[in-house]
Parts: sequence; structure tokens; C-alpha cells
Amino acid sequence: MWKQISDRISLAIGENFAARSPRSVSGGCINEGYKVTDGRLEFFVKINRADRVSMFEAEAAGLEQMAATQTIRVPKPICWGVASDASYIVLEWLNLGQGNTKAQRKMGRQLAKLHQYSGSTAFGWTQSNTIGSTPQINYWKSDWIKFWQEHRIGYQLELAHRQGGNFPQANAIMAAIPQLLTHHEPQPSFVHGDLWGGNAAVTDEGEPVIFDPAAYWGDREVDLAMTELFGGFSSAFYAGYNEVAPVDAGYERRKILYNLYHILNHYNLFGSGYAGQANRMIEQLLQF
Ligand SMILES: Nc1ncnc2c1ncn2[C@@H]1O[C@H](COP(=O)(O)OP(=O)(O)OP(=O)(O)O)[C@@H](O)[C@H]1O
Repeated sequence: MWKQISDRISLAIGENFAARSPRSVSGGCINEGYKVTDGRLEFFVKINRADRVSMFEAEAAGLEQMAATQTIRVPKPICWGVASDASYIVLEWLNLGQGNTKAQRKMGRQLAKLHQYSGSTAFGWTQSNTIGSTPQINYWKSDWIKFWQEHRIGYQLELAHRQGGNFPQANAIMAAIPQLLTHHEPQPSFVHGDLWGGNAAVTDEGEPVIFDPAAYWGDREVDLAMTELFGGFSSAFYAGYNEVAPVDAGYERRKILYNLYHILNHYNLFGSGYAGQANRMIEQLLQF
């Protein structure tokens, strides 16, 4: 496998590359991550089962589209595909850390600029992708409320129902979504889609980077909401974001609805430990 991947890297970069003893890099829980080097060049490689190759195709497309906005740094995808019985994606290697306050502020400003970039009149994307390893449906819709209701909350509730989940207010929350999003008319922003703290970092040169996206054209607030769900972003980050594109009134309520998607997904991926949290969020939303 590594010989094949080395050959594809060589083809992509137009010079000879032969990986020496790939080193496992911890961090991700969906894929196996490796640092590969020939002593001179370095790359980050993620490996999964061969039948998961579409996940890497979508990751590469998402990264390329974000890079094209020239707003915030993302790792450059070098090549991806199937080698032996595995799928892989090769990305430029970045020396990543947490960064200081200045870098966090810059990250906030740059994320806001990504969100201000306009390029679509509808919500969705050219391809569906994955959130964790769950399919994420991106069929186009011109109506954000319908998009969120059907492709996000409805889809996850259906998956949860099929695995026996007990969400007594599932129908009620589906019916309440139009009301919860009323008077909110977001422009489609190209969102990262999975912006927890583990998917954002700062290079050793102080440049903010976001990676491992589940991208689509959506309400920018989905990214902000997720940054708050598991923490990891400092007040400087939010100050930077608000300098460029202050959040709209009503965000605090929508935030719960947007994060419900991720908690339902966690239920579907990791099991019943997340059911209580999802039900509490649903109850909270139904009280508005
Ligand atoms: N281009 C890169 N260069 C160096 N290290 C990287 C790079 N991209 C990611 N990393 C590091 O590897 C870790 C795992 O990367 P990533 O989140 O892309 O993997 P994953 O398996 O898809 O993760 P997840 O389980 O979050 O879906 C990151 O937290 C980061 O520390």
C-alpha cells in the first residue's frame, strides 16, 4: 500500500517520493493518520477501508473549495483514492499547535470572511458527504428551513428511530422547526460543517488552519454553534468573528437547534449516552 501511495504522491507533485517507515499520528477517531516522509518532503495521510473512498473524495473537494475562497488556510489535498485494500487521502503536512490569542482572533476573522464569501443561491452542495462516518445529505434546497428540517434533524431522527432510539418529542420538534427558524433568512455560506476544537489549529508560523470538513452551503451559524458545543475556542476567536460579521439576533436559540444535529449524530454513532442530552435539548427548544 505505501509503495502505491508513494507513487501517487510522486505523480501528483511531479517529483520522486518514496515514503520511509510511516509514523502513526494520533488524534482522529474515524481514520488512521500517518506522517510520511522521505527525509525531505512530509505529508499527512489518512487511511480507511476501501469502501469509504467517497468520504475522502468529498473531503478533498471540500478543502479545495474552501481554499478557493482565499479566506482561511486549509491543508492542500495532494491525492486520494484506493491503494491495495484501503482508501487514502494525502494532505500537505502542517506543524500544528493551539496558537496564541492573536492567532485565535485571526481565526475568528478569517472564518467570518469564509462565511461572507458568496457563491451559491441555494443550500446544499454538489455532493453528499459524511459527518463522522454518518452520511450527510446535501441535496439542494432553496429553503433553509426545509433543508435543516429534512436533511439534518429529520435524517438523524430517522436513523435514531431505526436503531430503537427513544425520542418521545421527535414529531413535535420536527413540527416546531419552522417556528424556531422564523424571521431568520440566512444567505448560503460555505460552512466547514464539523467545526469542533479538534478540527481547528494554528501552524507554528501563527497561521490559523481548519481541516477535516463536512462542508456544504448552509447558515454560517451552524459553524459558530458547533465551536461552542465542545469548547476549544477562546473569547478572542469570537471577538475576531464579531469584528467582521456580528451574529444575528436570535442566535442563542438557533444554536441549540443546530447543535441538536450533532448530538443526534453522536447518539447514532456512539450510542445511548447521548439520548438524554438530545431529549433535554428538544425539551428546551419546545419551550421557546
Ligand atoms: N495536514 C495535517 N498535517 C499535520 N497534522 C494534521 C493535519 N491534518 C490533521 N492533522 C492532525 O491529525 C489529527 C487528526 O486529523 P483529522 O481530524 O483530519 O482526522 P480524522 O480521522 O478524519 O478525524 P476525526 O476523527 O475528527 O474525523 C488532527 O487533530 C490534527 O492534530
